[in-house]
Amino acid sequence: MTGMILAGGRGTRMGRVDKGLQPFRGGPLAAHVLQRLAPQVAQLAINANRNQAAYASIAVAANSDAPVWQDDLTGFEGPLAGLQTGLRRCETDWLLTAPCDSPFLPDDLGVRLAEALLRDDADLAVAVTMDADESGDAYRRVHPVFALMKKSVLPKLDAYLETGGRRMDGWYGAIKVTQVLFQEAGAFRNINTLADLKDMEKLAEPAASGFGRKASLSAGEAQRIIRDAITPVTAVEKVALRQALERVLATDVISPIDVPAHDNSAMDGYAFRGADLSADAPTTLRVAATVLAGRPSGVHIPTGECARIMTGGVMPDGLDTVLPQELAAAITPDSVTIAPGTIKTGANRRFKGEDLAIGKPALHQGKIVTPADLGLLASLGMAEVPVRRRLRVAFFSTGDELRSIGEALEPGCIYDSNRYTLYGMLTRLGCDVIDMGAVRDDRAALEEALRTACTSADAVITSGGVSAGAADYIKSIMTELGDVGFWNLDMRPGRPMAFGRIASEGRQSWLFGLPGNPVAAMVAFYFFVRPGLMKMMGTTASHFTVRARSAVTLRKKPGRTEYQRGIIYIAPNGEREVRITGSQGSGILRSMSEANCMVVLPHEQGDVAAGELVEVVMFEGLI
Ligand SMILES: Nc1nc2c(c(=O)[nH]1)N[C@H]1C(S)=C(S)[C@@H](COP(=O)(O)OP(=O)(O)OC[C@H]3O[C@@H](n4cnc5c(N)ncnc54)[C@H](O)[C@@H]3O)O[C@H]1N2
Ligand code: MOO
Ligand SMILES: [Mg+2]
Repeated sequence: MTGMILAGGRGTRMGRVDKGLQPFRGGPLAAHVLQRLAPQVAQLAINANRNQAAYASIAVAANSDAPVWQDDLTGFEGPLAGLQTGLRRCETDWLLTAPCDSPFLPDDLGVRLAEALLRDDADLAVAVTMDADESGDAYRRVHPVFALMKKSVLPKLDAYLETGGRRMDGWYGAIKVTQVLFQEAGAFRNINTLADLKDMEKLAEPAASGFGRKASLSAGEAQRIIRDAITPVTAVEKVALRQALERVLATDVISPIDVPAHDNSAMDGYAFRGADLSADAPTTLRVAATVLAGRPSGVHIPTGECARIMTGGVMPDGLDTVLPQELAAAITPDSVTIAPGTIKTGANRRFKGEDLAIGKPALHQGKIVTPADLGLLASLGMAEVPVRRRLRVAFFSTGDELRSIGEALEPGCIYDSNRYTLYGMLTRLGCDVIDMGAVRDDRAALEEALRTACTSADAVITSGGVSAGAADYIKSIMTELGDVGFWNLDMRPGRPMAFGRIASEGRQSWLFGLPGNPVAAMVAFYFFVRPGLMKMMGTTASHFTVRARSAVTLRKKPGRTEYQRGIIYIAPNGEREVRITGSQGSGILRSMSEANCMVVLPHEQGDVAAGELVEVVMFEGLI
């Protein structure tokens, strides 16, 4: 069976907060439900209509590949809409549901509902508990959100929804339902108000295991979530050829002509028919004409004769071989003699279309235009090139301690450096940058900055405020503006990070919240933001990676990815070697400036012995 966590509600009774994301005993509520449900089912899914990135990260943090499904019916139509979506998407015959606010759901919910479903040959089995009404009389309380049903009930549910019905048990008349009585009424307690949540915290039941620490993600998982979430911008513009340098090609470029346009000579020398060469004696050919580059030849060379030809000169019809003049045995003003065995038939003849053939793709869309591509496009005679529009990226730093250049550095303050590293990295990536300055640790100022950034840019990058500090308001504001997940990555440096989508005044923007520490911000940019922005630009990120021997022993804990700043060089034995630059503290920007590469030590890796090969990502494309 597939288990589905119903987290698609509006949270009306909780002041519209997203219930499943409310913190409870060290983890979001939905994560507790996920932990309880996961061992009971073959597959898991989460039904959520907002904050999908946050739900996706809950799943990943629990090592689950549960997808997040949004209601097909729009407009928060209630849990039945979630059920419909679940039944449509689930790949198993049975679907088990539980709400996101029931952290104590029974461990045997699935098994017991399944037994009843089979025994009674029912379409749906629903949990009930004995409860007391206001006058103290016992009654069976039905919990329709805790149910197991066959996928085959979908048409009945569709029909009920068609009629406008939205009650969770309103469609039970149309199918065969069986009830399963559970004794543990407390297990079905759900949390409707923030007061309930507080009460529940106090309950004796121990917290579900695994949430003593903040949910964490591996670097690879975070990269995957970003890659899967982002879609490219679609707008295209035509720019003059030179302006296309470093831009992303928006369409395939189909060659309108053959390049070269004619068969031609690769050498200065003599063109002739290979068949005229004698295998065992010198061959002397009369020079019938001279062919210079850039002029149509139009000459006819009779058998047994040749043409004096220059590099790039059009091959006269019928000739197939060119002898470079320096290989001739003898040359007179009107003849050339070729010794036997000097040259093979077909040598030094360049074919029409051998570089680029008419009608064939010369360059593929998504390619970043290089100097070689500019030349190639020029050889096709293209004056204009279709490219994707540039990304607009807004960024600002956060922190009361930050001063901008030109301002006095009061005690306790530092100059803002992240905006400059970000400016540099974004500019190199070809983005239009909007530098919004340093923003104080002040709710209103931060909210204003985020809203402005969101309405003016495709992506917003902030630095600072994503960890646990007292003045780190940025998290709560980001959550208010959209669907943002806060990650504690298994990596170093750059552990805390935020990613998601924010909206203001009908405009949406991707948000990357980088850690404040200057090196952490750069590392997070290179390995998470850059690939995301490149996908948005319509291209794929690649790093120039090489392997090199570590000059020294490197200490490394398994279970996290480490990015160490390094200097790669050629050792006296001719091999590539890498050493680490000084202190690796995440505030030490100097060691980043001295580095020419990053040594990437993967998640599982332990200590590295001197002389062992490590993976190195170059800062520059060419060493
Ligand atoms: N109790 C914990 N404390 C911290 C944790 C943790 O897990 N538990 N994580 C640490 C790590 S790792 C990092 S990285 C930082 C990230 O903190 P924030 O993103 O909240 O950033 P801030 O607190 O605002 O700043 C951290 C640090 O960086 C300096 N900074 C900030 N912005 C700039 C800038 N634009 N230019 C130069 N320097 C900047 C700031 O002054 C702080 O020194 O949290 C750790 N703490
Ligand atoms: O993100 Mo932090 O860099 O690990 O100091
Ligand atoms: Mg902080």
